[in-house]
Amino acid sequence: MNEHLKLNVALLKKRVPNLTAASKAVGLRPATVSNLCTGKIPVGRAEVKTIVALASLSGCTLDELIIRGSGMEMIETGIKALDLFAPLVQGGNVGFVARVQMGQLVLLAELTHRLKNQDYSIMMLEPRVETPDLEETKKMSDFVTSSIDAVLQKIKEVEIREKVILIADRSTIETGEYFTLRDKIDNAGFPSITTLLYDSSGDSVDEDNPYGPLETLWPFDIELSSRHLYPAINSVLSTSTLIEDALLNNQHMNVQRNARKLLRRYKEVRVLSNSIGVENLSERDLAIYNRGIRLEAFLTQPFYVAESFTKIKGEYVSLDETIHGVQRILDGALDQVEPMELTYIGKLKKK
Ligand SMILES: Nc1ncnc2c1ncn2[C@@H]1O[C@H](COP(=O)(O)OP(=O)(O)OP(=O)(O)O)[C@@H](O)[C@H]1O
Repeated sequence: MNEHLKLNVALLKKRVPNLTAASKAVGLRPATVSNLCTGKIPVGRAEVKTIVALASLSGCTLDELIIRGSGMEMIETGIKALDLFAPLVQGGNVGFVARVQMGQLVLLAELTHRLKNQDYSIMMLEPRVETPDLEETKKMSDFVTSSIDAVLQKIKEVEIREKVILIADRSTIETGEYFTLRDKIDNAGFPSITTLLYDSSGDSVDEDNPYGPLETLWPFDIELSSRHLYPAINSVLSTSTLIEDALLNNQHMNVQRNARKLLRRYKEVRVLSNSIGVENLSERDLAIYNRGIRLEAFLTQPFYVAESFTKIKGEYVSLDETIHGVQRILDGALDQVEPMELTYIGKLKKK
């Protein structure tokens, strides 16, 4: 596991309540201190004298001021495909890349529901364009506004800032409103707010870099949505810095890697089977096809917010249960189970 150095911001803020003024008074640039706190400037790149001055201001040792850790933690959603392939990063930005009708707004509503159950405060920066499918998410949100300053004010009122989720449409990136807000949030010293960026226009699919740097990217898969396999998250293309930087535990890393590899090959074999027929696949390809179709089925999931139209009860699957289930499928333990029996279930039944 990679280890990063970070400032113990909680300690610093506790010991030095008015950090900006105190920094200035000892000759430090407040912007530098703020960027160190938010992680914009990595601790490793700070000047030693800056770190020493901060330690002396807060009356602590360097060992107390600088802490080790990945600096990034995952927010477990209980949604198998997301937690396995592209976890949500606490304090990070996640971008949805989808055309309309692929279920991204259903996923957004589902996440809102799940995160609310984990005591997150949900704030929505409302887009100027009207989005009828956003209604459900809006209703569940704790605060909805189109004013940047109103969001900022509301965030200031929340006791635990780590527990804030901000939802914004990609159009607010294009108008620049989102960046203005993010800058204000960072300058106010709240780096730990997690943002969900969806794209109601569906244009992000055609852009190379639709959101700029993100911690997590969730491209949707038209093949899955057209076959009604939801959430239609592209398991091969979705990414998270937690995965890229190998910041998760070994078992999670191995299982996601092997699952991704199987699904990548399965997608190719599936295309082949569409043209030559499953019965004409080589033995090797058939084995990939059979296991891939089971894994794909297991990664569908009943959503709480979709209960009224699917008539299936929503399911929360813990990360451990997801990893365990996927591992069993990869091991071939479910080769004899019909894919239908694995579709829209929660965790695997114990056997
Ligand atoms: N998790 C899910 N479970 C079951 N059905 C789903 C799920 N997600 C989406 N659907 C189905 O997919 C259809 C498409 O969803 P919808 O039209 O809301 O797409 P969207 O991308 O969420 O929103 P929009 O099209 O406004 O961008 C819905 O009518 C719904 O039937």
